[in-house]
Amino acid sequence: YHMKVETESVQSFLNCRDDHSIKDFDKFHFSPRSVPYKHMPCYVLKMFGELGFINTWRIKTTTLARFILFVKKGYRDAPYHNWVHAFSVAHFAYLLMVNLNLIKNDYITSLQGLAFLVSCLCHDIDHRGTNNSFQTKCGTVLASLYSSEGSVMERHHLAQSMCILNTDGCNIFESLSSEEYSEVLDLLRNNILSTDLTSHFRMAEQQREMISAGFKKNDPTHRKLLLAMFMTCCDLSDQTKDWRVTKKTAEQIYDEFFSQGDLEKSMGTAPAEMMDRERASIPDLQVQFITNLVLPLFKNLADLFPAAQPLVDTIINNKNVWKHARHLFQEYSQNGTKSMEILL
Ligand SMILES: COc1ccc(Cl)c(-c2nnc3c(C)nc4ccc(C(=O)NCC(C)C)cc4n23)c1
Ligand SMILES: [Mg+2]
Ligand SMILES: [Zn+2]
Repeated sequence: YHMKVETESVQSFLNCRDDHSIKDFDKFHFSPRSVPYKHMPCYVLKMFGELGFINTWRIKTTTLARFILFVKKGYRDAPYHNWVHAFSVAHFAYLLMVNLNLIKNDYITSLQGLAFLVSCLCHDIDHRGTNNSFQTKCGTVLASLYSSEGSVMERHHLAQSMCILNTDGCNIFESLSSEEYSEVLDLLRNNILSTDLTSHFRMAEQQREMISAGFKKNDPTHRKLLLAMFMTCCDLSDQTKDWRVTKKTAEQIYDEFFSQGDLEKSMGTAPAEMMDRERASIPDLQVQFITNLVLPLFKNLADLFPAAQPLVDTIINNKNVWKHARHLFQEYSQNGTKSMEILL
Protein backbone atom coordinates (compact mmCIF):
# COMPACT_ATOMS: atom_id res chain seq x y z
CA TYR A 1 0.00 0.00 0.00
CA HIS A 2 2.82 2.41 0.97
CA MET A 3 4.48 1.72 -2.38
CA LYS A 4 1.18 2.70 -4.10
CA VAL A 5 0.92 5.96 -2.12
CA GLU A 6 4.58 6.81 -2.75
CA THR A 7 4.50 6.10 -6.50
CA GLU A 8 1.18 7.95 -6.81
CA SER A 9 2.64 10.94 -4.97
CA VAL A 10 5.91 10.90 -6.94
CA GLN A 11 3.80 10.81 -10.11
CA SER A 12 1.88 13.92 -9.01
CA PHE A 13 5.17 15.83 -9.07
CA LEU A 14 6.24 14.91 -12.57
CA ASN A 15 3.09 16.21 -14.26
CA CYS A 16 3.83 19.90 -14.68
CA ARG A 17 7.28 19.54 -16.22
CA ASP A 18 5.70 18.59 -19.57
CA ASP A 19 2.57 20.71 -19.10
CA HIS A 20 3.04 23.35 -21.80
CA SER A 21 -0.67 24.19 -21.82
CA ILE A 22 -0.19 26.67 -18.94
CA LYS A 23 0.64 30.19 -20.20
CA ASP A 24 1.25 33.32 -18.12
CA PHE A 25 1.50 31.35 -14.84
CA ASP A 26 3.55 34.27 -13.41
CA LYS A 27 1.15 37.07 -14.47
CA PHE A 28 -1.38 38.83 -12.21
CA HIS A 29 -4.29 38.03 -14.58
CA PHE A 30 -3.62 34.25 -14.42
CA SER A 31 -6.26 32.28 -12.49
CA PRO A 32 -4.62 29.51 -10.40
CA ARG A 33 -8.03 27.83 -10.23
CA SER A 34 -7.58 26.97 -13.93
CA VAL A 35 -4.61 24.67 -13.13
CA PRO A 36 -5.69 21.00 -13.34
CA TYR A 37 -6.36 19.78 -9.78
CA LYS A 38 -3.90 16.87 -10.02
CA HIS A 39 -1.13 19.22 -11.22
CA MET A 40 -1.43 21.63 -8.26
CA PRO A 41 1.15 19.92 -5.98
CA CYS A 42 3.64 20.02 -8.84
CA TYR A 43 3.04 23.74 -9.41
CA VAL A 44 3.65 24.41 -5.72
CA LEU A 45 7.03 22.68 -6.08
CA LYS A 46 7.71 24.81 -9.17
CA MET A 47 6.95 28.03 -7.26
CA PHE A 48 9.39 27.11 -4.47
CA GLY A 49 12.02 26.34 -7.12
CA GLU A 50 11.50 29.50 -9.17
CA LEU A 51 11.74 31.69 -6.07
CA GLY A 52 15.10 30.10 -5.28
CA PHE A 53 13.98 28.78 -1.89
CA ILE A 54 14.97 25.13 -2.58
CA ASN A 55 18.62 26.09 -3.17
CA THR A 56 18.91 29.03 -0.73
CA TRP A 57 17.41 27.06 2.19
CA ARG A 58 18.78 23.65 1.16
CA ILE A 59 15.33 22.03 1.09
CA LYS A 60 15.37 18.34 0.07
CA THR A 61 12.93 17.89 -2.85
CA THR A 62 11.50 14.68 -1.39
CA THR A 63 10.89 16.47 1.93
CA LEU A 64 9.19 19.40 0.17
CA ALA A 65 7.09 17.01 -1.96
CA ARG A 66 5.97 15.08 1.12
CA PHE A 67 5.25 18.35 3.00
CA ILE A 68 3.06 19.61 0.13
CA LEU A 69 1.07 16.35 0.02
CA PHE A 70 0.55 16.40 3.81
CA VAL A 71 -0.66 20.02 3.63
CA LYS A 72 -3.02 19.14 0.76
CA LYS A 73 -4.35 16.17 2.75
CA GLY A 74 -4.83 18.52 5.75
CA TYR A 75 -7.60 20.42 3.93
CA ARG A 76 -11.21 19.24 4.01
CA ASP A 77 -13.59 19.43 1.05
CA ALA A 78 -15.47 22.52 2.24
CA PRO A 79 -17.18 24.47 -0.59
CA TYR A 80 -14.64 27.33 -0.39
CA HIS A 81 -12.04 26.73 2.36
CA ASN A 82 -10.35 23.78 0.62
CA TRP A 83 -7.00 22.88 -0.99
CA VAL A 84 -7.79 24.82 -4.18
CA HIS A 85 -8.24 27.99 -2.07
CA ALA A 86 -4.89 27.31 -0.37
CA PHE A 87 -3.20 26.78 -3.73
CA SER A 88 -4.68 30.02 -5.13
CA VAL A 89 -3.59 31.99 -2.04
CA ALA A 90 -0.04 30.60 -2.29
CA HIS A 91 0.00 31.37 -6.02
CA PHE A 92 -0.78 35.03 -5.33
CA ALA A 93 2.12 35.19 -2.85
CA TYR A 94 4.30 33.88 -5.70
CA LEU A 95 2.83 36.55 -8.06
CA LEU A 96 3.59 39.33 -5.55
CA MET A 97 7.18 38.19 -5.03
CA VAL A 98 7.80 37.76 -8.78
CA ASN A 99 5.95 40.83 -10.14
CA LEU A 100 6.88 43.29 -7.37
CA ASN A 101 10.45 41.94 -6.95
CA LEU A 102 9.85 41.91 -3.19
CA ILE A 103 13.05 40.02 -2.33
CA LYS A 104 15.32 41.60 -4.98
CA ASN A 105 14.27 45.11 -3.86
CA ASP A 106 14.60 43.91 -0.23
CA TYR A 107 11.08 44.72 0.86
CA ILE A 108 11.27 41.29 2.46
CA THR A 109 14.19 38.91 3.05
CA SER A 110 14.38 35.49 1.38
CA LEU A 111 13.56 33.87 4.72
CA GLN A 112 10.47 36.07 5.07
CA GLY A 113 9.56 35.11 1.49
CA LEU A 114 9.88 31.42 2.31
CA ALA A 115 7.72 31.83 5.43
CA PHE A 116 5.24 33.93 3.39
CA LEU A 117 4.74 31.19 0.76
CA VAL A 118 4.52 28.39 3.35
CA SER A 119 2.08 30.44 5.48
CA CYS A 120 -0.26 30.94 2.51
CA LEU A 121 -0.21 27.23 1.70
CA CYS A 122 -1.02 26.32 5.33
CA HIS A 123 -3.15 29.31 6.41
CA ASP A 124 -6.57 27.53 6.39
CA ILE A 125 -5.55 23.90 7.08
CA ASP A 126 -8.39 21.73 8.48
CA HIS A 127 -11.00 24.50 8.03
CA ARG A 128 -14.51 23.12 8.71
CA GLY A 129 -16.42 25.67 6.62
CA THR A 130 -17.56 27.54 9.75
CA ASN A 131 -16.15 30.85 11.05
CA ASN A 132 -14.75 31.96 14.42
CA SER A 133 -18.06 33.23 15.83
CA PHE A 134 -19.62 29.81 15.09
CA GLN A 135 -16.87 28.12 17.14
CA THR A 136 -17.50 30.31 20.20
CA LYS A 137 -21.32 30.41 19.82
CA CYS A 138 -21.56 26.61 19.58
CA GLY A 139 -18.75 25.89 22.03
CA THR A 140 -16.79 23.65 19.69
CA VAL A 141 -13.63 21.81 20.76
CA LEU A 142 -11.54 24.46 18.95
CA ALA A 143 -13.31 27.20 20.92
CA SER A 144 -12.51 25.43 24.21
CA LEU A 145 -8.86 25.31 23.08
CA TYR A 146 -8.42 28.85 21.74
CA SER A 147 -11.40 31.17 22.38
CA SER A 148 -9.65 32.88 25.34
CA GLU A 149 -6.99 34.21 22.90
CA GLY A 150 -9.36 34.89 19.95
CA SER A 151 -8.65 33.99 16.28
CA VAL A 152 -9.84 30.45 17.08
CA MET A 153 -9.67 28.99 13.57
CA GLU A 154 -6.34 30.70 12.76
CA ARG A 155 -4.72 29.25 15.90
CA HIS A 156 -5.93 25.82 14.82
CA HIS A 157 -4.53 26.28 11.29
CA LEU A 158 -1.18 27.23 12.88
CA ALA A 159 -1.23 24.23 15.24
CA GLN A 160 -1.98 21.87 12.33
CA SER A 161 0.88 23.40 10.31
CA MET A 162 3.30 22.83 13.20
CA CYS A 163 2.15 19.19 13.43
CA ILE A 164 3.00 18.64 9.77
CA LEU A 165 6.45 20.23 10.18
CA ASN A 166 7.02 17.84 13.11
CA THR A 167 6.01 14.82 11.01
CA ASP A 168 8.88 12.52 9.91
CA GLY A 169 10.30 13.53 6.55
CA CYS A 170 8.17 16.71 6.31
CA ASN A 171 10.34 19.31 8.03
CA ILE A 172 11.26 21.58 5.12
CA PHE A 173 13.08 23.89 7.57
CA GLU A 174 15.47 21.15 8.83
CA SER A 175 18.55 22.71 7.17
CA LEU A 176 18.02 26.14 8.77
CA SER A 177 20.24 27.33 11.62
CA SER A 178 18.58 27.51 15.03
CA GLU A 179 18.07 31.27 14.87
CA GLU A 180 16.69 31.04 11.29
CA TYR A 181 14.43 28.19 12.46
CA SER A 182 12.96 30.19 15.36
CA GLU A 183 12.53 33.23 13.09
CA VAL A 184 10.66 31.25 10.43
CA LEU A 185 8.29 29.76 13.02
CA ASP A 186 7.67 33.27 14.41
CA LEU A 187 6.88 34.49 10.88
CA LEU A 188 4.55 31.51 10.28
CA ARG A 189 2.69 32.39 13.50
CA ASN A 190 2.35 36.11 12.71
CA ASN A 191 1.36 35.46 9.08
CA ILE A 192 -1.30 32.82 9.80
CA LEU A 193 -2.79 34.76 12.75
CA SER A 194 -2.94 37.89 10.57
CA THR A 195 -5.42 36.15 8.20
CA ASP A 196 -8.16 36.66 10.82
CA LEU A 197 -10.25 39.35 9.13
CA THR A 198 -11.25 40.97 12.43
CA SER A 199 -7.58 41.47 13.33
CA HIS A 200 -7.02 42.89 9.83
CA PHE A 201 -9.39 45.75 10.67
CA ARG A 202 -7.20 46.63 13.65
CA MET A 203 -4.06 46.71 11.48
CA ALA A 204 -5.69 48.43 8.48
CA GLU A 205 -5.40 51.85 10.16
CA GLN A 206 -1.70 51.33 10.97
CA GLN A 207 -1.08 50.05 7.41
CA ARG A 208 -2.73 53.24 6.06
CA GLU A 209 -0.46 55.41 8.22
CA MET A 210 2.63 53.40 7.26
CA ILE A 211 1.91 53.88 3.54
CA SER A 212 1.15 57.62 3.77
CA ALA A 213 4.14 58.27 6.10
CA GLY A 214 6.37 56.26 3.75
CA PHE A 215 7.41 52.65 4.16
CA LYS A 216 10.76 52.17 5.96
CA LYS A 217 12.46 48.95 4.76
CA ASN A 218 14.46 48.40 7.93
CA ASP A 219 11.64 49.20 10.38
CA PRO A 220 10.62 45.84 11.91
CA THR A 221 7.09 47.09 12.65
CA HIS A 222 6.70 48.22 9.03
CA ARG A 223 7.94 44.78 7.89
CA LYS A 224 5.35 43.03 10.11
CA LEU A 225 2.51 45.30 8.89
CA LEU A 226 3.60 44.76 5.28
CA LEU A 227 3.61 40.96 5.63
CA ALA A 228 0.19 41.06 7.33
CA MET A 229 -1.10 43.21 4.46
CA PHE A 230 0.34 40.76 1.91
CA MET A 231 -1.35 37.81 3.68
CA THR A 232 -4.78 39.45 3.47
CA CYS A 233 -4.17 40.42 -0.18
CA CYS A 234 -3.41 36.77 -0.98
CA ASP A 235 -6.44 35.53 0.99
CA LEU A 236 -8.69 37.90 -1.02
CA SER A 237 -6.84 37.52 -4.34
CA ASP A 238 -9.85 35.92 -6.10
CA GLN A 239 -11.23 39.50 -6.20
CA THR A 240 -8.36 40.56 -8.50
CA LYS A 241 -9.30 38.03 -11.22
CA ASP A 242 -11.94 38.35 -13.95
CA TRP A 243 -15.67 38.28 -13.23
CA ARG A 244 -16.11 34.53 -13.85
CA VAL A 245 -13.63 33.76 -11.05
CA THR A 246 -15.18 36.36 -8.71
CA LYS A 247 -18.67 34.99 -9.32
CA LYS A 248 -17.60 31.35 -8.79
CA THR A 249 -15.80 32.33 -5.56
CA ALA A 250 -18.91 34.09 -4.26
CA GLU A 251 -21.00 31.00 -5.03
CA GLN A 252 -18.61 28.84 -2.99
CA ILE A 253 -18.38 31.31 -0.10
CA TYR A 254 -22.13 31.79 0.25
CA ASP A 255 -22.67 28.04 -0.17
CA GLU A 256 -20.42 27.70 2.90
CA PHE A 257 -21.98 30.68 4.74
CA PHE A 258 -25.57 29.54 4.13
CA SER A 259 -24.74 26.00 5.28
CA GLN A 260 -23.41 27.50 8.51
CA GLY A 261 -26.60 29.57 8.79
CA ASP A 262 -28.75 26.46 8.29
CA LEU A 263 -26.73 24.71 11.01
CA GLU A 264 -27.17 27.64 13.41
CA LYS A 265 -30.92 27.71 12.75
CA SER A 266 -31.15 23.95 13.46
CA MET A 267 -29.33 24.64 16.74
CA GLY A 268 -31.85 27.33 17.67
CA THR A 269 -29.54 30.34 17.23
CA ALA A 270 -30.23 33.13 14.72
CA PRO A 271 -27.48 33.40 12.04
CA ALA A 272 -25.95 36.70 10.92
CA GLU A 273 -27.66 38.15 7.83
CA MET A 274 -24.76 37.17 5.54
CA MET A 275 -25.13 33.57 6.69
CA ASP A 276 -28.93 33.51 6.30
CA ARG A 277 -30.06 32.32 2.86
CA GLU A 278 -33.52 33.82 3.51
CA ARG A 279 -32.18 37.32 4.22
CA ALA A 280 -28.81 37.73 2.47
CA SER A 281 -28.60 39.70 -0.80
CA ILE A 282 -25.30 38.53 -2.26
CA PRO A 283 -24.75 41.52 -4.59
CA ASP A 284 -25.33 43.99 -1.74
CA LEU A 285 -23.02 42.06 0.59
CA GLN A 286 -20.35 41.84 -2.09
CA VAL A 287 -20.51 45.59 -2.88
CA GLN A 288 -20.11 46.27 0.87
CA PHE A 289 -17.24 43.78 1.27
CA ILE A 290 -15.37 45.18 -1.73
CA THR A 291 -15.99 48.81 -0.72
CA ASN A 292 -15.11 48.41 2.97
CA LEU A 293 -12.31 45.84 2.78
CA VAL A 294 -10.98 44.74 -0.59
CA LEU A 295 -10.60 48.14 -2.32
CA PRO A 296 -8.91 50.01 0.58
CA LEU A 297 -6.51 47.09 1.00
CA PHE A 298 -5.45 46.88 -2.66
CA LYS A 299 -5.32 50.68 -2.95
CA ASN A 300 -2.78 50.58 -0.10
CA LEU A 301 -0.86 47.92 -2.03
CA ALA A 302 -0.94 49.98 -5.25
CA ASP A 303 0.15 53.13 -3.37
CA LEU A 304 3.28 51.27 -2.32
CA PHE A 305 3.69 49.25 -5.56
CA PRO A 306 2.35 51.04 -8.68
CA ALA A 307 2.70 47.75 -10.62
CA ALA A 308 -0.30 46.54 -8.57
CA GLN A 309 -2.60 49.28 -9.94
CA PRO A 310 -4.18 46.94 -12.59
CA LEU A 311 -5.44 44.80 -9.68
CA VAL A 312 -7.36 47.80 -8.29
CA ASP A 313 -8.90 48.46 -11.73
CA THR A 314 -10.09 44.83 -11.97
CA ILE A 315 -11.60 45.00 -8.47
CA ILE A 316 -13.50 48.19 -9.40
CA ASN A 317 -14.83 46.48 -12.56
CA ASN A 318 -16.04 43.51 -10.53
CA LYS A 319 -17.65 45.83 -8.00
CA ASN A 320 -19.59 47.54 -10.82
CA VAL A 321 -20.84 44.18 -12.09
CA TRP A 322 -22.14 43.44 -8.56
CA LYS A 323 -23.81 46.88 -8.50
CA HIS A 324 -25.61 46.20 -11.79
CA ALA A 325 -26.45 42.70 -10.56
CA ARG A 326 -28.30 44.19 -7.58
CA HIS A 327 -31.38 45.24 -9.52
CA LEU A 328 -31.24 41.98 -11.58
CA PHE A 329 -31.38 40.07 -8.31
CA GLN A 330 -34.34 42.07 -7.05
CA GLU A 331 -36.28 41.24 -10.24
CA TYR A 332 -35.54 37.51 -10.09
CA SER A 333 -35.16 37.37 -6.34
CA GLN A 334 -35.11 33.69 -5.41
CA ASN A 335 -33.43 32.63 -2.17
CA GLY A 336 -29.74 31.61 -1.76
CA THR A 337 -27.18 30.96 -4.45
CA LYS A 338 -29.69 29.62 -6.96
CA SER A 339 -30.27 33.16 -8.16
CA MET A 340 -26.52 33.41 -8.97
CA GLU A 341 -27.28 31.53 -12.20
CA ILE A 342 -28.88 34.68 -13.67
CA LEU A 343 -25.46 36.36 -13.60
CA LEU A 344 -23.59 35.70 -16.83
C1 LIG B 1 -9.34 37.04 5.06
O1 LIG B 1 -10.10 36.12 5.83
C2 LIG B 1 -11.27 35.65 5.29
C3 LIG B 1 -11.94 34.70 6.02
C4 LIG B 1 -13.12 34.16 5.52
C5 LIG B 1 -13.61 34.60 4.30
CL1 LIG B 1 -15.06 33.89 3.66
C6 LIG B 1 -12.95 35.59 3.56
C7 LIG B 1 -13.44 36.04 2.26
N1 LIG B 1 -12.76 35.79 1.14
N2 LIG B 1 -13.45 36.27 0.11
C8 LIG B 1 -14.59 36.82 0.60
C9 LIG B 1 -15.66 37.41 -0.07
C10 LIG B 1 -15.68 37.52 -1.56
N3 LIG B 1 -16.70 37.88 0.62
C11 LIG B 1 -16.73 37.82 1.97
C12 LIG B 1 -17.81 38.37 2.70
C13 LIG B 1 -17.81 38.39 4.08
C14 LIG B 1 -16.74 37.84 4.76
C15 LIG B 1 -16.68 37.88 6.25
O2 LIG B 1 -16.07 37.03 6.86
N4 LIG B 1 -17.28 38.95 6.83
C16 LIG B 1 -17.24 39.13 8.29
C17 LIG B 1 -15.97 39.90 8.68
C18 LIG B 1 -15.91 41.21 7.88
C19 LIG B 1 -16.00 40.22 10.16
C20 LIG B 1 -15.66 37.24 4.07
C21 LIG B 1 -15.64 37.23 2.68
N5 LIG B 1 -14.59 36.69 1.95
C22 LIG B 1 -11.76 36.11 4.06
MG1 LIG C 1 -8.80 31.71 7.25
ZN1 LIG D 1 -8.20 31.72 3.45
